[in-house]
Amino acid sequence: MNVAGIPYRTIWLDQEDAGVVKIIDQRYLPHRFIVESLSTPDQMARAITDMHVRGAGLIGAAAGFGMYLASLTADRSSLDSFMVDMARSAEMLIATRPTAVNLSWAVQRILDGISASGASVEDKIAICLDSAHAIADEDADFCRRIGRHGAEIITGISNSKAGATVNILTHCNAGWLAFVDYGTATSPIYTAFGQGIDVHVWVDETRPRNQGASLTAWELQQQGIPYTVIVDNAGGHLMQHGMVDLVITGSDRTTFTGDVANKIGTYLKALAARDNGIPFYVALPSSTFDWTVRDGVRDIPIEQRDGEEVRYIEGLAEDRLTSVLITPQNSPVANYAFDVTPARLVTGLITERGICPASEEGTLSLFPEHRGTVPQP
Ligand SMILES: CSC[C@H]1O[C@H](OP(=O)(O)O)[C@H](O)[C@@H]1O
Repeated sequence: MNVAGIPYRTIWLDQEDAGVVKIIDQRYLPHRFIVESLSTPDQMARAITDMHVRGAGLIGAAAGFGMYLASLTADRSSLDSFMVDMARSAEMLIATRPTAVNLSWAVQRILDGISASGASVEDKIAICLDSAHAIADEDADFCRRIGRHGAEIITGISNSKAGATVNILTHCNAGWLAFVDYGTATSPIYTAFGQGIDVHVWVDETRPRNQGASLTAWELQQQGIPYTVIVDNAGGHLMQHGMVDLVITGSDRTTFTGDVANKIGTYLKALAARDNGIPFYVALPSSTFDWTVRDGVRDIPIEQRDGEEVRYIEGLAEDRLTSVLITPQNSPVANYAFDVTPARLVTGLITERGICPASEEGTLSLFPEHRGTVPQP
């Protein structure tokens, strides 16, 4: 997407130095646009853990490039020692964030690639780089397709309202910053807006890290799309008063039965949407499906993050980035980063192959290659 008229992806290989991966450091947005250079797998792991990069698709792509950086620094004295180092880096990268499945999916894809082929260390390094690029390109392409499919839902609502504004509520940031390009929840909005549909977005601020208020709002502003930031608890009220036509969120892990793990608070929005008869869609690329988990509430691991994210709130004060304590000193806090919305509350899943019901039959009808391998009840 464009930033001040210049096209950017969220992650890319430095054109001058193939040992350097560049990222947009999202900790500083919306106040500063800072590009960070990373040259070791440890730096990439730190960038993922501390959320310089975040969002399911982007941490998958980041893990892919992290594996490439690992290949450059791994022991080259033999193929065996190279693979031992790669396995160690894989473990480190996978441990950075537990809920978004894209991360382990990307690491495993690269490990499988270098296990299956590459006669020399140089060949295996080349496979790592090609795979990292393929993961990133695929993510961008899938998100673009999600936009095309999801825009049909928005167009349908626009038609049913005789062209009046379609009000869409979203939670957290499942925009292009959370992926390599386009995003998932926002991609249909970008497409519909580009087609001339009158849209307006309600942006949940999304405590504790405020990815909605800082990142989604910044993205929409950059693209000139009308939006309003709301506090996390406002959505139900807006829905009761006919001010929300549609909810679209992203997902960090979706079971093949249609349960959706996404940023904490998503479940409450789905409940309010159901109570008010408002469609609740989840947009995700196929890399976000977990084909091994049947019961998301029971079996998806939920990341718990540092309590300081709850105790403090970050922002700009007198042009300086500042962190402010909002609880009593050392207050006990709990910081569950994700929750799971059961499939029964999800109207449909918007994927790169089209839209399907959030159910085992729905996902397997779009992705029939997984029939026969998913766990039985
Ligand atoms: C589905 S990717 C966007 C997604 O990323 C968020 O998590 P985080 O910022 O902690 O990486 C959240 O679940 C968003 O919906």
